[in-house]
Amino acid sequence: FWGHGAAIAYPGCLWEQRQGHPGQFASLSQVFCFPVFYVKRTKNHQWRCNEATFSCSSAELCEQWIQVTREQLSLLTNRPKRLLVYINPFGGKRRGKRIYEEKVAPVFQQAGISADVIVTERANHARDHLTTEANLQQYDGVVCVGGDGMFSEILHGLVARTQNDNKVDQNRPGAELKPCMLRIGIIPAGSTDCICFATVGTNDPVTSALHIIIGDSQPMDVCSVHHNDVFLRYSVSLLGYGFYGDVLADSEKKRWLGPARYDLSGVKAFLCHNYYKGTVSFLPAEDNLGHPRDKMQFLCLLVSKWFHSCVAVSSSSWKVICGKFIAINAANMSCACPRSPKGLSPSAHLADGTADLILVRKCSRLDFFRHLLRHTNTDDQFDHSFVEVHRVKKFHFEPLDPQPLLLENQSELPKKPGFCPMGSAQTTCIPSAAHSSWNCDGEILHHAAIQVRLAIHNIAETVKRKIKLRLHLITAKVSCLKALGKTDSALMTHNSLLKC
Ligand SMILES: Nc1ncnc2c1ncn2[C@@H]1O[C@H](COP(=O)(O)OP(=O)(O)OP(=O)(O)O)[C@@H](O)[C@H]1O
Ligand SMILES: CCCCCCCCCCCCC/C=C/[C@@H](O)[C@H](CO)NC(C)=O
Ligand SMILES: [Ca+2]
Repeated sequence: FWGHGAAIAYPGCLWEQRQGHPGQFASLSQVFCFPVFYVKRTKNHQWRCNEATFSCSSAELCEQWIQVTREQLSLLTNRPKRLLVYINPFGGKRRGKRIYEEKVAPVFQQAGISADVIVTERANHARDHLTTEANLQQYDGVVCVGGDGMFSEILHGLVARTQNDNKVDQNRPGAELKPCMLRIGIIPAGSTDCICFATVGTNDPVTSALHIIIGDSQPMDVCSVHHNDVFLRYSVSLLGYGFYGDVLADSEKKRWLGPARYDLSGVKAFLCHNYYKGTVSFLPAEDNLGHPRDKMQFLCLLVSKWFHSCVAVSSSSWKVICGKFIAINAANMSCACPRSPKGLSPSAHLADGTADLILVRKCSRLDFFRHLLRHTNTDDQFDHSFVEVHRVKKFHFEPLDPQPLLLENQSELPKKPGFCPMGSAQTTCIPSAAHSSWNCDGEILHHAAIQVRLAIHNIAETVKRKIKLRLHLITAKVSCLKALGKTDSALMTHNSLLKC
């Protein structure tokens, strides 16, 4: 089915016999019909499943069409058949299980996808299961029902498993990590759901389920975070020190409040107005990889980056900036979310091997408020004298004063009564001491001194996938036009597109 107008050309993306009709088709007063389910784009990047009924003049013709449609669908090998689903029942508003059962499972079933479901019983259950136990050979993908923290768990499980299977030591700072072969689908059921929003364009469980069903995919960069030579975590969205670190650290104590905890802790961190002294050093990305303030089209930039990454030799050198910072944010993707629809760095790309490093220096409360406010509207949040932004491949942060030794288990932090915050409102503040902590995709890192590098990235893969998807669609169109006996200009156009 080739859609027109609002309906889009995802051919027969969901195909099933009409329920209640055991035969191949239904007969409606001499007309033979069969339904095709397809994805329809609606407003705000949301997708819905629609049904089109096709009628034929004879049973044989109907049968032929069903056969052709099935054949075409079987050619789409990127569509998953078997999935491993992890549900965090405590993420966001604790609706993960219900969201999956009511909105996602029926659509998977309709599309003929079978799913093994695990409802997690503790934090890191999904990570541990993926790292050591799960028989991944039998699945075409993993589905995460939860928020950014849950996604991070699954990412850590899959990355660790991939490195273990390939005998790569992920703790070695320069290790060349192997990309994961299994895709992770995200059904948003958390508090921020920034990774879902920034990749899909909306936080809507049905839209996510449909993206999974049609086999959509989007490679993304993974940063590795080390403290000296010790591996701490991976990050795919935000690494934030200062403001976002303080917001997260405070909000963890208010988990019972659900998503509202971030608003409360956000206001608190804003009122505290803490700043932190330290040195940021970074390796800038080459000029041809674009700048965070560019307005260039993503695909053009991507192809140019890919081309240059094949022929160019890196000529950048490390830059060092010392100062007092209210926030240091590394955005590996736009970090868009409902609170900030264009995100912390609107033109940060998903799989370009770079992150956007945003440095917000000490400024007045009013100026910081203006900067924050611009995350919610169309004004440029980087257009302030106290904000600078760099596209980087690696960066290090070193706090000015050395941090007291941390215990092995980061949650057992030593109390720091001797330190006092540098901010102005000291008595009621989130205690910042001389150091903040890092917000790593919504998980706290207590080490202030970190070294970050883009560890898994694949620009070529992104370009290849986009071209492959186009080819699939054109090939399917040509087959259908041929099946219809068309030899007109439409077929010629598509044939020449294919040759091209
Ligand atoms: N069964 C469980 N019990 C307790 N914690 C769990 C369980 N399963 C997963 N977790 C942990 O819950 C944490 C938060 O989960 P999640 O990210 O789904 O929700 P959130 O924090 O509300 O959303 P967001 O990260 O989008 O702000 C994760 O770090 C995850 O490790
Ligand atoms: C005065 C108006 C203030 C509005 C401030 C809007 C800025 C919001 C920007 C939010 C960016 C969130 C980036 C995502 C971080 C996630 O990794 C994490 C875990 O889900 N969430 C948070 C809130 O730290
Ligand atoms: Ca990136």
